[in-house]
Amino acid sequence: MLSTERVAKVVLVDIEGTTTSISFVHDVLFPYAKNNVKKFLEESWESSSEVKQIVRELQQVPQYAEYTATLRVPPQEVDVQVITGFVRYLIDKDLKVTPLKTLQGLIWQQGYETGELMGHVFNDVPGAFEAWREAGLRIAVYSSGSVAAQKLIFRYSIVGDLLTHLSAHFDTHVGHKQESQSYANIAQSLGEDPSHILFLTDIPGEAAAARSAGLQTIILQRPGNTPLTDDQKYSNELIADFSSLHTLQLPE
Ligand SMILES: CSCCC(=O)C(=O)COP(=O)(O)O
Ligand SMILES: [Mg+2]
Repeated sequence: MLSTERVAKVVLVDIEGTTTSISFVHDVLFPYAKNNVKKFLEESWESSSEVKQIVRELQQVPQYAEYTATLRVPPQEVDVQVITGFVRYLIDKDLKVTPLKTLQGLIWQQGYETGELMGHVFNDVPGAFEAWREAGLRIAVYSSGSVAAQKLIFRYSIVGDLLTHLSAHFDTHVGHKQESQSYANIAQSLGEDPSHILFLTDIPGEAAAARSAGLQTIILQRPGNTPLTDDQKYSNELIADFSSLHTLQLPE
């Protein structure tokens, strides 16, 4: 099927490598979280029950024992220094761990609200969002970044507030992105037949998981994305940006 003939009711977009450059996430957002995590924890550690819960969940992450074993002096008790080090360790490994993602969202909030951060989106994103909404489609987001972090990146984007275009958000609370069940959960939550959802991502493993749940998928080849193997190119529909999808229509 040519992409100009494609029909869908929902466009489900990934963020990193799809709407937004990988470089923005890795060279701006992650360093911001690493640089500010200690101060954030010092300020909120005692007073915020949400932060206390995140810390408890971080200690349950399997890599926590691995991390503390690498410390010269194993910690007697959990303190800001240990959790700060562990958060930086997880970020360096780019582990998509749910409590880490929740914490990052809280740290980035301060950066967006002070104007230190503005969410990167590729040039073609606002026009595509407008076209899809005008055609009556819903736009939803599925990212490993927390729902709060997703809302921030679009609300404070470099081209203004794009959050108004988005009608649903999903993060790893719905399941991991390379597991088929996550996409079945999303379809159920949206109340849509999976075949009426078009998932746009940069990661072949995510596309494969979504396809096995019955979603339509297309892989983005944005500047800076990881190059695909020949096999991945043959087994996926590929696009460089959203411009060929402006003509998406609702099914008759
Ligand atoms: C929500 S913006 C931050 C993105 C992020 O933390 C991340 O891990 C990106 O993962 P994605 O699933 O959007 O590729
Ligand atoms: Mg991605």
